[in-house]
Amino acid sequence: MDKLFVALDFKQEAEMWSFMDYFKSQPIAVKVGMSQFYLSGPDLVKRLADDGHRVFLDLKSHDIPNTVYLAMTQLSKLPVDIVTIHTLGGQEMMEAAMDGIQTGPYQPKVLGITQLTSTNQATLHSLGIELPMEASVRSLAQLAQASGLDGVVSSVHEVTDIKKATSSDFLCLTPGIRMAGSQADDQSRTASPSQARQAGADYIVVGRPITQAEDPIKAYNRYLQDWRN
Ligand SMILES: O=C(O)c1cc(=O)[nH]c(=O)n1[C@@H]1O[C@H](COP(=O)(O)O)[C@@H](O)[C@H]1O
Repeated sequence: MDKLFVALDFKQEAEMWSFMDYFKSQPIAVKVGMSQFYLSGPDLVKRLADDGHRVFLDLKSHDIPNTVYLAMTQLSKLPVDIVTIHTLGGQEMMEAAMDGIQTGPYQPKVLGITQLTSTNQATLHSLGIELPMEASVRSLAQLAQASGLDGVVSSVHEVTDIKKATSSDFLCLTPGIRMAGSQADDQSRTASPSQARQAGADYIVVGRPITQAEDPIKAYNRYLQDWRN
């Protein structure tokens, strides 16, 4: 599977397809998030897959166990490789998600969001979480593994610790990826593709540095090259 997912966060569906035109003859791996899915629904996912792209459907489900179970039974009917849920929903919710995803023909990998890459220590404090960031992410990753998930989403900075606390085959997907000198936007815990690779990340997600670039193909190749170095 491709290691770099391009996050398709656009305001309009037409904008997204204009961007995808750059990759017509070169299928890539893309991440469809809430905004795109709420805008265009399952048909968009099917069309991307029909065009040969690998799809990571990032809806970050977080609700009572039964509702998440039912949501996953629907997602398991879509041609996607990865879906996400929030680990903060707890073990029972995560186990329900795993039961639900196994009901359909596709059975994508399920990854748990730990602490978002936009979150910093002050955010945790404001939520009444007094643990250091690394400890909070580590315990959520261990809970995700105990619940049967395939891996977690975290910043690059926690990957080494997660792999040690879980196992080397427990997947780590890392957003918040920026090359040195790029603007961070709303991300707090950023790192470059090569830092992600060195830390042991299995996949990276890159959005605006590629989708908003003047030359998206050049930007995509630059991020991919840095990951491979
Ligand atoms: O689940 C995600 O993909 C995700 C988790 C997280 O902790 N932080 C995070 O930025 N993301 C997603 O990764 C993408 C990052 O986009 P850029 O900041 O534009 O590279 C967005 O689509 C976010 O929704």
